Amino acid sequence: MRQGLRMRLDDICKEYDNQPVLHNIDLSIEPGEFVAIVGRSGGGKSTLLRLVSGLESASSGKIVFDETEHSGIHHDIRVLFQESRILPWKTVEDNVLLGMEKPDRRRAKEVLTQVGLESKGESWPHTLSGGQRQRVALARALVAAPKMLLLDEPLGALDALTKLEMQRLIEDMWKIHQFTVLIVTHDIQEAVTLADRVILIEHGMIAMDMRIPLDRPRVKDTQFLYYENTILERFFAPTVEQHSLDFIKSGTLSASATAT
Ligand SMILES: Nc1ncnc2c1ncn2[C@@H]1O[C@H](COP(=O)(O)OP(=O)(O)OP(=O)(O)O)[C@@H](O)[C@H]1O
Repeated sequence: MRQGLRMRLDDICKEYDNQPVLHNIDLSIEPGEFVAIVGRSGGGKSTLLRLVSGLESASSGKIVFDETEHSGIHHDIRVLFQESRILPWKTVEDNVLLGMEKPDRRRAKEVLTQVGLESKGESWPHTLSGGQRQRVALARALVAAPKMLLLDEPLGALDALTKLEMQRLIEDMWKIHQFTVLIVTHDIQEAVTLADRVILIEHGMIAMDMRIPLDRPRVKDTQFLYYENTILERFFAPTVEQHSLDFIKSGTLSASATAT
């Protein structure tokens, strides 16, 4: 059994056109840990994921995998995006084979079976549902036996039921393959359902790093709600402070504060 990748970010900064987007990020992730990144739109979540994936480079700081500093694409890391990015002119199985350095049809079939698409190998992508296309993308990522999986809002475009099925599948695959997972999601419930640890990114900084020590599979009991609410409270805290400041300054509540 391959072990997940250990990752450390040391003082990572990222700027676009001299505008800082990530500020001095320090983060350590253990092999096989399942970590969710949440936060407001524009906070820098996807940028962080792109830096870890090697698709972009940091302005300064170090990325270390298994004690070795690294830059660029890492061959043990695979990324899944919101859109499946599968090629419409290739069959499902041929799309999966794209994930391998040395094509191995037996292995592709094995992974398609794991994601519940054993009967779809010869199908064309346009005949699949959105959820099935994401399963193909997951199979293409898994076929290379990655040691780390990066997920950027992979379930954001799916309906509620398909989303639950995919969450379960991702959790099952993580249990079987034991890779490290970093998932960006807007959905706090999804983060608490899946992750060992939830990291909140606000204005390019880590505003919260919380462990979720709940048994799996997770059920929405009072403990679950406690973690979900704690994250939500922290999520909205800056807005509340801003409203208080507005109130102190003007003596009246702003329209946005009274609306919430
Ligand atoms: N290639 C780029 N060039 C210039 N600015 C960028 C680029 N990519 C991202 N940004 C800016 O960096 C900031 C963070 O973007 P990022 O996509 O990482 O945020 P996010 O938290 O993932 O947002 P969302 O939840 O909406 O996807 C934003 O202000 C965005 O406009």
